[in-house]
Amino acid sequence: MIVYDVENFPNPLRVRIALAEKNALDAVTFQPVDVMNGEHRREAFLNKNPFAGVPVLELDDGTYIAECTAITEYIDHHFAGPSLTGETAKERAVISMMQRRAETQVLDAIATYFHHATDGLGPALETYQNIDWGQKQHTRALAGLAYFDNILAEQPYVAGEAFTMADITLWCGLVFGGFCNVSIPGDLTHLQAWYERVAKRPSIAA
Ligand SMILES: N[C@@H](CCC(=O)N[C@@H](CS)C(=O)NCC(=O)O)C(=O)O
Repeated sequence: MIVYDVENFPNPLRVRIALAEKNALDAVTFQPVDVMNGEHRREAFLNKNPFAGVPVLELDDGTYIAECTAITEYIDHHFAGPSLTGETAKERAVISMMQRRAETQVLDAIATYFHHATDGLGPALETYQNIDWGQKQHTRALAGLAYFDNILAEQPYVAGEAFTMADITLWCGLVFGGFCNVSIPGDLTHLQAWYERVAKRPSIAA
């Protein structure tokens, strides 16, 4: 299996943490993509993912899987270890719901802020920017953080009692936020405590 990605970019980080949680980092080959020089927008990469985003997983039979949630589903079912996506019908539904909320309300909101209201990836790649839209997403991200602070006041992890894909998405959103000055507001103590606890997981600390 090959993972095409950029180390330390927020979406690729989601897949790397999922692999680490399954103790499967050594089971894949990482193939760097030169995103900063636009490699992901050229034909060879677009044949793997027409939507020009990393990461992409290539299976041994040549199938390409893009989108972190889909890649994480594959990893979770392919490798042994504690489930990241749930086992019962209820677990799967709750994890999927909370993952999507972490994605839309935090990670994607911060990404849109980054691409539209900051220099983003630089002028060669940021060919369209809308600062107002970016600032709106900054506001949305802060509301998302407040939402998750409330959730984490009641339960140890984003989707309940266990660490899951939803925690990975929220974590990577906060890492992205740290990179572009969207930090956890001081009054969101439950979110901060969760962040510090999750930071100690071997899959993340490494
Ligand atoms: N929804 C996609 C998002 C992928 C994505 O946006 N990846 C970023 C890196 S974190 C990227 O490739 N950006 C390239 C660009 O903005 O041109 C997923 O879940 O994988």
